Amino acid sequence: MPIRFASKPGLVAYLTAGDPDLSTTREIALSAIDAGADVIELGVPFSDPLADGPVIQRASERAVAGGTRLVDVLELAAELRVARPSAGLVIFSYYNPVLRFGIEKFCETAEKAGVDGVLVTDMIVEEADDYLVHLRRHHLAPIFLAAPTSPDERLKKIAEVSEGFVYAISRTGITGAQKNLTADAGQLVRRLRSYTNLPIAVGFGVSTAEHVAAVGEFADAAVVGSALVAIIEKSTSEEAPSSIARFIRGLRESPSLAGAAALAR
Ligand SMILES: O=P(O)(O)OC[C@@H](O)[C@@H](O)c1c[nH]c2ccccc12
Repeated sequence: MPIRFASKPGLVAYLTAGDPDLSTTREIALSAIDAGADVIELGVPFSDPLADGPVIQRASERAVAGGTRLVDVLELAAELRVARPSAGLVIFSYYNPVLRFGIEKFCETAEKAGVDGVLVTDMIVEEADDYLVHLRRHHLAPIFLAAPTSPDERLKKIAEVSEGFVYAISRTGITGAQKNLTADAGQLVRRLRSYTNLPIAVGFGVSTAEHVAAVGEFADAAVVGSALVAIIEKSTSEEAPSSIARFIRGLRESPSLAGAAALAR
């Protein structure tokens, strides 16, 4: 099913699957969808998350320690698909767990689960030919990361092979909420627009209603990860789903209201 961003801008919620445990991730994902997340990025925990900042690294450690494996994440995706037929579901992984599982078996299982797309963070488009054959065979949207430092020919290649949406990272470096989004994101999206009509999602550092509104000025969706994972880290399993839902609804408030609400608190 094509990934749709019903809201403007759309919202992509990244969660590390299995943090703190798989059943809590399920409840959090359902709450996030019901609170307005158009797409859930289910992160496959990995022992060496080199592109992640400290918040998501800790989440990966907890999930790996809890025994979460790629097969469990795929089963969780299948459960979410049954529970929310129209939600966007993306498996987000480093290549190593996918390679160990077997790319063909991974794609077959993901398709059966009802996954819409796959984003392998360390899969570079110049080396993706074989990977793309498997994804296409199983109708999985290949999603790639574009960075402000990506040269034009790489943006062009990413645009040619991508489906679903293109993920524009707002800055180079690792994931993690930050105070203000850099102007690089706007410039990168403008460059990408000359190569693709796909929706473009912007991530890295998005953590407030102001950020989401700012991203909405030039991109089609905002990706929020660390800010959500930090809430999960601080919450009990019981309170996490409602805390995440409240935070996501807050991201949708118009910044002036959000500002006023923040002042009123
Ligand atoms: O955490 P942030 O700053 O909100 O950025 C989203 C990011 O976490 C998520 O999309 C992601 C998780 N792991 C990644 C690795 C590379 C790029 C992106 C990611």
